[in-house]
Amino acid sequence: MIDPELLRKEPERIREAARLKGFDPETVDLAVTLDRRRRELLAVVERLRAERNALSKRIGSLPPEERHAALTRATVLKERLAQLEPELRDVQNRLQHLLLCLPNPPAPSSPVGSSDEDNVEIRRWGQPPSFPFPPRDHLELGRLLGIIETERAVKLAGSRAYFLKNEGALLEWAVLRFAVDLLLRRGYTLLAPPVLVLDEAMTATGYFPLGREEVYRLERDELNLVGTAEVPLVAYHMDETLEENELPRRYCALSPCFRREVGSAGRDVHGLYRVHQFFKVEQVIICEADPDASRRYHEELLKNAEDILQALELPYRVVQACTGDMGQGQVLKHDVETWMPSRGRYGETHSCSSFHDFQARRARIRYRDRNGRVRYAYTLNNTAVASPRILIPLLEIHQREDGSVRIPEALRPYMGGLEALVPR
Ligand SMILES: Nc1ncnc2c1ncn2[C@@H]1O[C@H](COS(=O)(=O)NC(=O)[C@@H](N)CO)[C@@H](O)[C@H]1O
Repeated sequence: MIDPELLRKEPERIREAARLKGFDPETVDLAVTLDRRRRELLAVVERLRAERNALSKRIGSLPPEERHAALTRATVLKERLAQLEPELRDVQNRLQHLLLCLPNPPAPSSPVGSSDEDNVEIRRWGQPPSFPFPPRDHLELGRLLGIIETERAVKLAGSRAYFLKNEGALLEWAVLRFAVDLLLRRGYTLLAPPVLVLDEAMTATGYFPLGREEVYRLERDELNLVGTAEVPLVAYHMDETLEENELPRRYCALSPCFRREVGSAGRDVHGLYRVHQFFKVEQVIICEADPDASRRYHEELLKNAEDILQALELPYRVVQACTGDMGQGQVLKHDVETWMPSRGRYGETHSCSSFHDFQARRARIRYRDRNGRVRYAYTLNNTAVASPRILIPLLEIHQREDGSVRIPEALRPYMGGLEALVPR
C-alpha cells in the first residue's frame, strides 16, 4: 500500500505512477477527495465527541435551572454524532479499499512502456545452441523419454494439466532441491509453508484485491491457494515489529503454486510453459528501509537465480521490466529469460521484484531502527527456480540427435549419478 502521507502531500506522484503503470488516474483523484472528506468529518466528529464528554461530566453538578439546556444540548450532540459517525466509517472504508488499489511509484530507472515488448535487455549469458539436427520440443522429448504425459492428465484434471513420470519427476525434484541447497549454503532460512491461506495474507502481499481473479479460492472455507510461496514467506512476519539487528531476514521455500491464468486464456496452451499447478523455489528478503540496501539485495536475489541457470548450463538474459509490465506494488523489477529452442526465443523463467515498504505497510511488518524509531520494513522476492517451465530449456537445450538428454553435472548427484535420460 502506498503511504497515505505521500498521497496527501504529493498526489501528482501517485497520478504519475498510475499513468506509467496503466492504472486509472481517476482512482487517485477519488482517493484524494475521500481523504480530504475523511479529515473534515473526523475533525467535526472529534469536536462533537469532546463536547459531549465534557458535558456528560458536568451535567451532574449543574444547578437545576441550567440542567434543561444542558440536556437539550446533549440530545443535539447525540443526534449529530448518530448522523456523522456512520458517514465517517463509510468514507474510511472506501478510502482504505482505494488505498489498497493504488500503484506504487516505479524507480526512475524503470524504462517507460506498456508491455513486456518494452522491457530492456541488461545482459546475456551463454550462447543459444544451434543444432546439427532437427531439434525436438519438450513434449516430443517427454514422450520419447517416457517422462511427460498430458492426455491422461487432461482426462482427469482438465486443461493445462500434465503428469511427469519416472525420471521426469526425479528431474523436477533434482532441479528444485539443487536450488534449495544453493540457497541454504547462502544463508537462507528454509520454510515449508502453508499454501492454503487467509484473505488477509493475500491482501498483505498485494495479491488481493486486484489479483483476485487469478486465485483459486475455496469459498466455503474462506481460504485461498497461493500462486507463489512469496505470500506465506512475506506474511510470516505479518503484524510483527522486528529489531534492526535481526534484519535482513532471508527466506526460501519450495511449494506448489496454483494459478487460474484467466489473464492468459488461450495463450501458451501447448506444453508446460503455462499450467495451473507447478512447483517453485521462492526467495524472499525482508530488510531495513534503505533504498541502497534494497538495491543490493535485489542484485543478490538476481545473482542466486543466475548462478542456478549457469550451473544448469542454460543460456539466459536479464531484462529490466518496463513500467507497464511491473505490477501494482513493484518499485523495481527484473525478469530472467531462459533460451527456449521450441519457441525460438528467450522465455521468462524468473521474476525479481523490490517493493520498498509497499507490502510491509499492508502486512504491518515493522522494525525498530537504531534510534528506536519504528518503521515499515522493505521486502523483495525472486524466483530461484520454477518447474515444469524450467524443464522446457533443460530438456530442449541438452537434447541429442537420438532424443536422449544430457543431465548437467550439477544435477547428477541428485539423479543417482545418471548422466543422461535415454529413450525407453
Ligand atoms: N502459470 C504458470 N505455469 C508455469 N510456470 C509459471 C506460471 N506462472 C509463473 N510461473 C513461473 O514462476 C515464475 C515466477 O512467477 S511470477 O509470477 O513471475 N513471480 C513470482 O511469483 C514471484 N513471487 C517471484 O517468484 C515465473 O517466472 C515462471 O517461471
